[in-house]
Order: sequence, then C-alpha cells, then structure tokens
Amino acid sequence: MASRLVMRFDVITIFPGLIHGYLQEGIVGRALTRGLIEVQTWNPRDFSDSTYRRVDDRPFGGGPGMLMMAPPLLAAIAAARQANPGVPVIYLSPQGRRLQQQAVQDFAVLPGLILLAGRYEGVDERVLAAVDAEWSIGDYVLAGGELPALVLMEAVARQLPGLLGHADSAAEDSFAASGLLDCPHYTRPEVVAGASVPEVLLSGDHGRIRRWRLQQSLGRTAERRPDLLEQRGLQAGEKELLEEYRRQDGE
Ligand SMILES: NC(=O)c1ccc(NCc2ccccc2N2CCOCC2)nc1
Repeated sequence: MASRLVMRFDVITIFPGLIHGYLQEGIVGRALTRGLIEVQTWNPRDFSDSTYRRVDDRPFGGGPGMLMMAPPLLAAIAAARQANPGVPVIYLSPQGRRLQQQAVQDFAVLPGLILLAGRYEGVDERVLAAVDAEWSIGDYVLAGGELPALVLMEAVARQLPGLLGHADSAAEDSFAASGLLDCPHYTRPEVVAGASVPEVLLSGDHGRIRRWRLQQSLGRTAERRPDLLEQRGLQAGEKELLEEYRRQDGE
C-alpha cells in the first residue's frame, strides 16, 4: 500500500484537553499512535497580550454573554498556518455550510486542516477575514466548537487509507458507496430475547444475502429519508426490490 503522507490537524481552542482527551481512545487515537495523523492544539490564551491571558470581552452594542477577542485568535491562526502551511482554516459554527459525507471525502485528500473552535457566544466577526471556510456539523447549538472539530477530524480520519481494519469498510460505508441508509446487522447469539436472525443471513447464499441487504437499505431509506432516495434515484432492478419490500412490510 502506498504509504500516504501524514495528515496534520491543528485545532485552535481554549480547551486543548477536550481535544487531546478524546484522542486517547478509538480510531483517531489509533491513527495518532500509528502516525497516520498528527494533532496539534493552539490555545489563544498563549497569544493574549493581557496580563490575565484574556481572550474574551463584552460585545459592542450590548447583548448577553462574551465574545472571543480577535487578536489572540488571529495570532493563534497565524501560528498554526506557519506550522501547517497551505492548508485551509475552517471555522466550526452554526452559521456554516452543512457538513456531508462528500465534503468529508474532499477534506480527506488534503495534507491537513486547521480547525477553529469557538466558545462563549462566538467570535469577533473580524476573525473571519483570516478563515477560509465556515462549516456546521448540523442545525443545533453547542457550547463550543470542539465537538464539531472532533466530529470532522474523526469523519476525515476514517477515510484515510490504512486506518480502518477491513480495508474497504470506509468505502463500503452506506452513505459513501450507495447513498443509502445502512441495512440491519446481526451477530451472535442467534436468539436474543426470543428474537432470531433473518434466515437469509444464515443461508450462506451470498447472492441472496447481497440482494436482501440492498432491499433493506432501499426500504429503510424510502421510509426514513425519502429525500436521500429522491436525490439518488433508483438503479436497474431497485424499483422491483422496493415494491417487494413494501408488499412484505404490508403483511
Ligand atoms: N452546529 C455546529 O457545527 C456548531 C458549531 C459550534 C457551536 N458552538 C460554538 C460556536 C462557534 C461559533 C459561533 C457560535 C458558537 N456558539 C457558542 C455558544 O453559543 C451558541 C453559539 N455550536 C454548533
């Protein structure tokens, strides 16, 4: 396997412990120990010229809460850009573009990312002049941008070749590969609280199993995310699979 260059993430955050803490476990932790990724955090407090390492202040024009001041953030962004040159600076915010799997795949081919995690009520607007793109992980509000930064890092790290155990499991991800929701999965024990496993999965007939799994993905996507199905359309033979699924469901 061609050894890929290391992907480097720089996170600008006043809570570096939140980032490093999460990276102790799981696949991103493993990617770190295996040297597939590097993570560096930059704390705006280290770039504050005030005696109390101040990074927040009251909003001009009044209003609740505090805002992150621009100078410490701009200095932290500049330091990160110097350490990780030529990579985009991404600001995680509820006002950003919605993150979807396609964007994750586009990020995964870059040599790195610089992620700005906001806190308080947000950041001074003049910081955005130093940012390349603003992204949101979903339409909900969190206390800080650290979780969104970790979500983005993990989604991207999963795409890196050589990271996941089963070579192509990232490529087989239901979203990435088929644009459909995942089918149901079962493992031992065969009977759980009286519920058994669909017999097709025990049949050893791999063509039938593949057909059943596609049918389940189509049916579930039609039921739960018709928008995804609309966007993707149906390929040859899938309309019949879906109709059969609906007939069975009707039973
Ligand atoms: N959906 C997302 O990707 C997402 C990202 C961040 C985030 N919060 C940090 C934040 C960052 C930027 C601006 C405002 C804020 N907030 C600070 C706390 O108050 C509300 C606004 N929340 C949700």
